[in-house]
This record gives sequence, structure tokens and C-alpha cells, in this order.
Amino acid sequence: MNEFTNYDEISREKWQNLYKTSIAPLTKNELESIRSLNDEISLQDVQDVYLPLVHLVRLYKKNLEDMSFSKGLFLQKIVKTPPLIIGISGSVAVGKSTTARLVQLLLSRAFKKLSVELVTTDGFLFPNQVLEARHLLDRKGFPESYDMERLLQFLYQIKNGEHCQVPIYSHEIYDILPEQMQEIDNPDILIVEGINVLQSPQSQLIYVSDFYDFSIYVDANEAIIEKWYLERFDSLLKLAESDESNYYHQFTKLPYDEVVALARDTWAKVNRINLKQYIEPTRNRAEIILHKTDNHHVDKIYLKKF
Ligand SMILES: Nc1ncnc2c1ncn2[C@@H]1O[C@H](COP(=O)(O)OP(=O)(O)OP(=O)(O)O)[C@@H](O)[C@H]1O
Ligand SMILES: CC(C)(CO)[C@@H](O)C(=O)NCCC(=O)O
Repeated sequence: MNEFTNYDEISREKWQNLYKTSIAPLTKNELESIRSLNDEISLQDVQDVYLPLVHLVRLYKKNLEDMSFSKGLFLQKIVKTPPLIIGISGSVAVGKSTTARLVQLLLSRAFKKLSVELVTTDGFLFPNQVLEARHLLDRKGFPESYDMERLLQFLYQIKNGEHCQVPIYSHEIYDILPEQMQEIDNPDILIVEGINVLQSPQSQLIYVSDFYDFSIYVDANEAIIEKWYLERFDSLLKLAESDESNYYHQFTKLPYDEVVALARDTWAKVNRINLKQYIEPTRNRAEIILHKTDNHHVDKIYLKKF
């Protein structure tokens, strides 16, 4: 069976015309907020692709509310609608966090009174010290480098309306920040972004799919993702140039061709292998697959049929 049998393939042209008339165009302020989020984002893509996507999320939210209401009627008690959880997955450097921040911004616009929080699963990586002790430093990002049980516990607590604290990962120090936590206090919508969002822990007793009400896999051709990875490596190095505490500072002293070779090597030996073995196989668990080409231009969207 073809991997996409279970999906409707929708061209960008078709997608961008869905619900066009019922979505208000972006205001000047909103355009500015998007620009400040990432000035590379194409505003045409926001209008044509991401606004209809957020409209679709509305339907899933409505569905969750209706189901809670009906369960309440059945049980003859008040059942509070749990937070809507959206998972965003895909390769390292494919643009998950940019997509997640954009979706957060657009959802806050669509639901002005609701709180929309964003968490990255990078925070659930074991600290370098633990990875080192387990000889896993060069396996960062692979399933065994994450505390998956803790991630699942967190998702459970969120659904249960509990106040949660999440560790914070910093690309600058290439490690979990000591003694700093992100506070998540009972949001209406939670976006969880990360390469392992659609993976299950090894015990398989709990399925991550039980917690996500909607999920997005950000997809692109492998050669293009490698290019984005190399470009991002380059911009991380530029940021590290005058900051000795930055993990990437050590590489700023190397000749340019050695830096490129190093980044290519990390892509080939770590991130590409992870993509092929563990990330891409979860693609067809997503509700929506956003397929991107050069310049992050979305050309195709796949929506799960059932
Ligand atoms: N829609 C977009 N338009 C333009 N540039 C983008 C877009 N999405 C991502 N990028 C760029 O691509 C690179 C990777 O993006 P991002 O950091 O969001 O990826 P990621 O998948 O979250 O990576 P990681 O898994 O390593 O955290 C960044 O340089 C970012 O600026
Ligand atoms: C933190 C992750 C795993 C995911 O965001 C990734 O950015 C990473 O650091 N991968 C390890 C190999 C590398 O340095 O690119």
C-alpha cells in the first residue's frame, strides 16, 4: 500500500482557495509580528497556506468541544473541554519551530481570548552529562536521547489541566539550561514541536496519538533539508562569533571549508540517519503533511482521510 493512500493530496492552488472568503486578511500589525518572528517567511505563504490551515484547526477544536459536551451529557456531569494539543514534527532544520511559532501567532489571532502555548521537545533531551555517561552524545536527537516517559507524563498533565514545568534546551550552550524551566499554566491550546513528537516510547504502553488532537508533519526533499541545515549552521556560527560561551564559538576559528565539511558530516552521520530511521517513518501518523520546496515554499498539502 502506498504511504499516502490514506491522504487526500491537495495542490497549493486548490488549498489556497478553500475558505478564502471567510478568513479576514492580515492587518498591518499582524504582518509586522510575522516579520519580526522570521523575516524570511513569505507573506504570500501565510495568506495562502497557513491561514486556511488555522481555519482547519478551528474545526478540530470545535469537534473536541462537542465531544466533551456530549460525554458530559452521557455521564450526567460537567466535563471540561481539555486543552487542544497540536503536534508538529519533521526533520532537524526543516522549519518545525518556525512553523510552530507562526501557527501559535495565527491561532492567537483566531482565538483572541484563548491562551496558546508552545513547547519544544528539545527540553526533554537528557542533559549532556547524562548523554555522555550513557555514551549517547553523538546520538543527540535519536529516540534514546530523550526522556520520552517524562514527555508523555507532561502531555498527560496538560490534558488533565495541571500546571507544568518543562526544562529548556539551548542551542547556544548545546545543552539543557541548568535551573531554568518554562512554566505552562493550563493553556487552551498547546503546540508541541519536535522531531520525536509522533514517536512512541519503547514500552509502547501508551500511544502518543492519544494526546494529539491535530498533528502536522513538515516535509521536504532530503537534499533541500540538508541545504537548510548547512545555512542554519552558518547563521549559528555568525551569532557565536563574538560570544565565547556559545557552543558554536569553537568552530568560528576553523577555516571555512573545514566548517562546511564538519556540518556536512554531522548532517550525514547524525541528522540524516535519524530522519531516515526514526523521523520519516512517523510521517503518516500526521493529520496534515505540509510539503515544502525551495525557499520553504509550500507546494502540496496532504490531509488524512480517516
Ligand atoms: N517558512 C519559512 N520561511 C523561510 N525560512 C524558514 C521557514 N521555516 C524555516 N525557515 C528557516 O529554516 C531554518 C530552519 O528552521 P527552524 O529552526 O524553524 O527548523 P527546525 O525544524 O525547528 O530545526 P531544529 O529541529 O534543529 O530545531 C532556519 O534558518 C529558518 O529561518
Ligand atoms: C537538538 C536537536 C536534536 C533537535 O532540535 C538537533 O538540533 C541537534 O542538535 N542534533 C544533533 C546533531 C547536530 O548538532 O546537529
